[in-house]
Parts: sequence; structure tokens; C-alpha cells
Amino acid sequence: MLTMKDIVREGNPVLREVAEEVSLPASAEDKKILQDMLDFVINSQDPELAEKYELRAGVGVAAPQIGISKRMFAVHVTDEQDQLYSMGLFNPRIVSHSIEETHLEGGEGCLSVDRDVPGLVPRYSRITVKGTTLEGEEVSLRLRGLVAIVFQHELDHLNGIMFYDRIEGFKDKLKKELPHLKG
Ligand SMILES: O=C(O)C[C@@H](Cc1ccccc1)[C@H](O)SCc1ccccc1
Ligand code: NI
Repeated sequence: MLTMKDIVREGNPVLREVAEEVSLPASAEDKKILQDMLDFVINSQDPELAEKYELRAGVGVAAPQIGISKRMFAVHVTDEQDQLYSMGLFNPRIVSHSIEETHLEGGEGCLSVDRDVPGLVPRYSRITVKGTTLEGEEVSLRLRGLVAIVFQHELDHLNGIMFYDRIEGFKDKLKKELPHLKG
């Protein structure tokens, strides 16, 4: 099973690579890796397992975070309507998004970042994501709220982007929109 020792930390160049498409249908090896990633996220939310294996609670993990530069990630997160999104996705991509943006009030964290980085991270409020599930099914998901933010955080990992790369944008954007705040 995956534990925190398998999570690469910032500074490791793999986190700054653009990950490779996964050839489909996925090999047994790629399916095993993605299933292990999904199990890791689920385990991280189980208080007993998290304590026993010293897992940091997470709602997603991307393959580059375990040192594998492939376009796949796993999420286990419940949205505001209590709909559970528990899945592994191969070759996920945003096919459309709102202009409107949102952010988590407390900012974001990352399993690969062992420090607090304050600041709001702008994300699209609504996205449509396509990808292929562990079962080999092509899905199209219309997402909003926390789930949309989680998918965008994980998708960024596939493109070598860390959440704090986006924090400056937010301040610059704020200054542009509210020049009187310049300072
Ligand atoms: O590092 C990762 O990719 C896992 C992150 C994903 C994430 C961070 C911030 C915002 C959205 C997604 C971990 O899940 S961080 C822990 C966490 C737990 C619950 C809600 C948000 C973040
Ligand atoms: Ni992260």
C-alpha cells in the first residue's frame, strides 16, 4: 500500500514535468498504480488507518506525486450535494470551464508541500472534465465547488504546476480589478 514515504516532495523535478499520456487501454501495471493511488486517498480519510500509517488526510493524489510522470490521478471527495466522487482517471482534461472563478477561503495545501503557503488560489468555478476510468469507461463530468477545485489541483500536477504558482496571479488580478488596493 502507498504511504507518505511514497509521496515526493517539492524540489523533486518530477513535480515540474508535463506528464505523459497513458496509452489506452491501460496496462495492468498502470491500473494497479492508479488503484493503489485511489486506495491511498481513501485510507488517508480513515482515522484509524491514517493514524496507524501516519497518512496526511487528502482528497486527491496525482501520479507525479509518487514519482510517476503519467497523466492519471485519483480523487475521493464529497461535493456540497453529498455526491461522492471516488475514482481514478486516465488522461483527464478540462474540455470547458466557466469564466467565473472561485477559491478555497483558507487557500490550498499539497501532500508534496510540507509547509503552509498562505494565499488564495484562483480556480474556475465550474469545469467539464473528460477522462477514462479504471474500468475503461470514457466519462464526461460537470463539476463545481470543492470537487471542481480538487480536480483542478490534481490536473495542475499533471502539468508541473504547484498551487502556489497561482497565488501571485490572484493578487495581481485583485490589483487590476481594485486599483485602490495597490500597495
Ligand atoms: O497534494 C494533493 O494533490 C492532494 C491535496 C489536494 C488538494 C489540496 C487543496 C485543494 C484541493 C485539493 C490534498 O488533498 S490537501 C488536503 C485537503 C483535504 C481536504 C480538502 C482540501 C485539501
Ligand atoms: Ni498537491
